[in-house]
Amino acid sequence: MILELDCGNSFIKWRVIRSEGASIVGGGVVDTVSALIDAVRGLRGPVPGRCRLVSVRTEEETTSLGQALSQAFGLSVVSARPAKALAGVTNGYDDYERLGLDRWLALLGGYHLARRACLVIDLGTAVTADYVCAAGEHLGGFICPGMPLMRNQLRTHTRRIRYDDLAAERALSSLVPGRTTVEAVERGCALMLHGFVLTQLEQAQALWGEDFTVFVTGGDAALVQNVVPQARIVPDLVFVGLAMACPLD
Ligand SMILES: Nc1ncnc2c1ncn2[C@@H]1O[C@H](COP(=O)(O)OP(=O)(O)OP(=O)(O)O)[C@@H](O)[C@H]1O
Ligand SMILES: CC(C)(CO)[C@@H](O)C(=O)NCCC(=O)O
Ligand SMILES: [K+]
Repeated sequence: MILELDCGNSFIKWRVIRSEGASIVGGGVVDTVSALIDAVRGLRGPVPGRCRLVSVRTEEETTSLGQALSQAFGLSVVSARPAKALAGVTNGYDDYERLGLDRWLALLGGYHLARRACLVIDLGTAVTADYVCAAGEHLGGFICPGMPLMRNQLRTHTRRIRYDDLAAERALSSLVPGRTTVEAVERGCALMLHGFVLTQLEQAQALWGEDFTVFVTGGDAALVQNVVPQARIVPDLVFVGLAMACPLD
């Protein structure tokens, strides 16, 4: 059994796969390491013997997370590392080590699945878009605030924007002009993301015509699904790249 982790800024996405055949035994989203340990303990079957992870957290946080896991389960932990090139893809950053590893793995995964030019959009705490041409060259990308950051900035920096998560979820059932604060904010931020995604599509079309694949991943992928009906929604795209960057044989 292999424990796989995608440690984002807000959440840890985890899953356990079988070493043989890579079928998925269990998985989920947690917000703390102790919740992760409980969740993995709660699985039936043998405890995973190995762990591979990608983290965009600090070196210290990532090390301490790895230590907590090896203590809890006695497993060995490998972390994805920055690379200038891997699996036919070259990192497009001036300083390749600065490219977020979640972005790197998602674009490795996307290029591996598409085998042609791709636009990879990840909607999490931050929203990112990355471009890989047909020859596997990463052309760079864009970073902007995701839905959680946009709404929290408004809540934090205004006095009269206050609402709870349930109201927020309900407000997104439609995108017509809001008649309450929660509707106005939630729909406004959702439309910001729509605009971002549409602009990325235009750029990709300008570069590659119709010869490219769009991948959408991340916890908020559903928010833009209707804007890019042609997109491949691949929730585990980072894990596809993780298996490529950290093969465990
Ligand atoms: N089961 C879930 N648990 C937590 N968040 C979820 C879940 N499903 C969807 N989301 C949404 O996903 C978003 C978080 O995205 P995601 O989990 O991809 O990344 P993250 O860990 O917050 O950040 P990063 O972009 O650094 O990976 C939140 O806006 C949240 O509303
Ligand atoms: C942009 C995020 C936060 C997205 O998770 C992550 O990829 C990151 O911290 N990247 C480092 C900065 C960069 O990619 O240029
Ligand atoms: K992410």
